[in-house]
Amino acid sequence: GTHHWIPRSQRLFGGQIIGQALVAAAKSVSDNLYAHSLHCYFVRAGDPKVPVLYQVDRIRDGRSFTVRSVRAIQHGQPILICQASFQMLQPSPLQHQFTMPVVPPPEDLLTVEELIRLYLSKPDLAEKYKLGLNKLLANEVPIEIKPVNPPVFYKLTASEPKNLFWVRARGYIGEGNMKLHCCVAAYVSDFAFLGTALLPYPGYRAQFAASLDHAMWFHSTFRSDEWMLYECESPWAGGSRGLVQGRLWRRDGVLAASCSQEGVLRVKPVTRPSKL
Ligand SMILES: CC(C)(COP(=O)(O)OP(=O)(O)OC[C@H]1O[C@@H](n2cnc3c(N)ncnc32)[C@H](O)[C@@H]1OP(=O)(O)O)[C@@H](O)C(=O)NCCC(=O)NCCSC(=O)CCCC(=O)O
Repeated sequence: GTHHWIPRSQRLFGGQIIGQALVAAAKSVSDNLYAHSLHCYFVRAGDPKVPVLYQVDRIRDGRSFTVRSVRAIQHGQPILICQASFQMLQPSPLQHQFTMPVVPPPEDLLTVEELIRLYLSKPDLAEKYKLGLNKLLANEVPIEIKPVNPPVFYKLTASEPKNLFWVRARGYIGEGNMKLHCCVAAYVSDFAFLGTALLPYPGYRAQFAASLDHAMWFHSTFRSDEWMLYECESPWAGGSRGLVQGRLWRRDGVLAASCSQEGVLRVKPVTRPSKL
C-alpha cells in the first residue's frame, strides 16, 4: 500500500490503513461475496516514509460467510490487525433500519473549503487565524465534506457530542464493484470521526489523539463517490479515551453502513491571552 493524504501528526491516516486492509482481504475472496463487517485494532503508528505490506490469512471459507484476517506490516511489525467478514447475497423478510435525520441537501450547503474561504474574506480576521485557516486549506484530503451545521471557527462554544455532514470521495469511481466502494467508505468513515468526542470541550485541545480500534458493518449497496450523510455521535468519553459511533446514510434515506471507534484523547487546556 502506498500513501495518499498524510495527516499533520505525520502518522499514517487510520482510514487509509483500514481501506487498504479491506482491499487486501477482498482480493482473496470470490466475486459473489460482499464485505459485511470489519473489526480493527491500530497497534502502532504508521510510518509515512515507507509502504505498508498487507498479509492476509484465510481464516475460513464457509458456505455463506468467509472470514479473513489481515495484518498491516511496516518495519517487520504489525501496525494494524483487521478481521473482515464477507457473505454471499442472502435476502430475508427481516428488514428494518432507523430513519435518516432530516437535513438540508448537499446542494444547499458549502464545502469545508468554501467555508474557510468565506472566513478568510472577512476583513477583521486576525493574522494568526488566517495562518491556521490557510494551513487547513492546503491540507488536500481526497474527501469532500459539507457540514450540516458549519462550525464557527475559533469560537469556544461547547456543543453536544453530535455531528452531521455530507461526505463523498473526490473524483469519479463509477458503479465499479461494491467491494471497492466499501474500501473507500472505510477510508471516509475514519475522517473527522473521533473529533465528535471533543465537541463538548472547546476549552481543551487534543495534545494526542489517535484511533485505537474501528469497526464497520455494511448494510446495503452504495456509492462512496456520491454524497452520503455521516451522522456521528459520541455516547461516552473517560479515562483519556472517547467512544464514537456513526451511521453513513445514502441520500435516498437507505442506511449504508454503521461504524464504531474508540480513540485515545489526551488534552490540554486552551491558553487564551490575558485581557489585562
Ligand atoms: C495508541 C498507542 C499510542 C498506544 O501505545 P502505547 O505504547 O501504549 O503509547 P502511550 O503510552 O499511550 O504513549 C503515546 C504517547 O502519549 C504520551 N503519553 C503517555 N501517557 C501520557 C499522559 N498521561 N499524558 C500525556 N501524554 C502521555 C507518551 O509519552 C507518548 O508520546 P510520544 O509518542 O512519545 O510523543 C499505539 O498503539 C499507537 O500509536 N497505535 C496506532 C494509533 C494510530 O495511529 N491510529 C490511526 C491514526 S489516528 C487517525 O487516523 C485519526 C484521524 C482523525 C482525523 O484526522 O480526523
